Amino acid sequence: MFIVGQGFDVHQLVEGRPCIIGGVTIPYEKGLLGHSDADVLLHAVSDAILGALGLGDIGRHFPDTDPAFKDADSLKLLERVWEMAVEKGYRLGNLDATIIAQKPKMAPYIPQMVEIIARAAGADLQRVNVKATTTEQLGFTGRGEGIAAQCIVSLVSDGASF
Ligand SMILES: Nc1ccn([C@@H]2O[C@H](COP(=O)(O)O)[C@@H](O)[C@H]2O)c(=O)n1
Ligand SMILES: C[C@@]1(CO)OP(=O)(O)OP(=O)(O)OC[C@H]1O
Repeated sequence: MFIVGQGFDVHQLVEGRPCIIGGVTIPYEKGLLGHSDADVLLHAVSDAILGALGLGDIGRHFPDTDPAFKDADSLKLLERVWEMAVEKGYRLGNLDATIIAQKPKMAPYIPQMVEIIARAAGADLQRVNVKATTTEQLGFTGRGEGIAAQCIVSLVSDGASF
């Protein structure tokens, strides 16, 4: 059987923060603001996996009121989320994510993001797809005020139960 989940996240772009997306630190004049490292892509991926599992979202498991997650490495959070999927007997079917950002240009960093996400999910590279789009200068992403990401995931189990 297989189950699906989707995730969506937004973080504000501000000066004085590193721009970490998909586990890659991208050279840029601004970075993403959050309680954690604000890795908007890994948050959307984590939320998609938790959604498929019926386990809520990352805010429930890693509250932004908990000092333990201050400046947390979102890759570590994704690894913990993936452990939950494995504990329930799931492996990755496939994962497709979109980064919505006017700038910076994501294309040069996407292969590295795919590698990082696939490794965290113990999956072959071809099961993971990451892409990027601008919003043609429209809205908060188009004005460069923030970056959004969304993800859909399928998880496969050889067992019959949810
Ligand atoms: N931050 C971004 C946004 C887009 N790309 C790549 O550019 C292509 C064109 O984007 P459009 O929004 O005009 O469709 C797109 O296919 C992406 O590959 C990017 O690298 N970084
Ligand atoms: C990851 C957490 C926890 O540090 O913090 P943020 O970086 O603020 O991210 P967000 O996407 O708002 O939600 C989840 C939070 O609990």
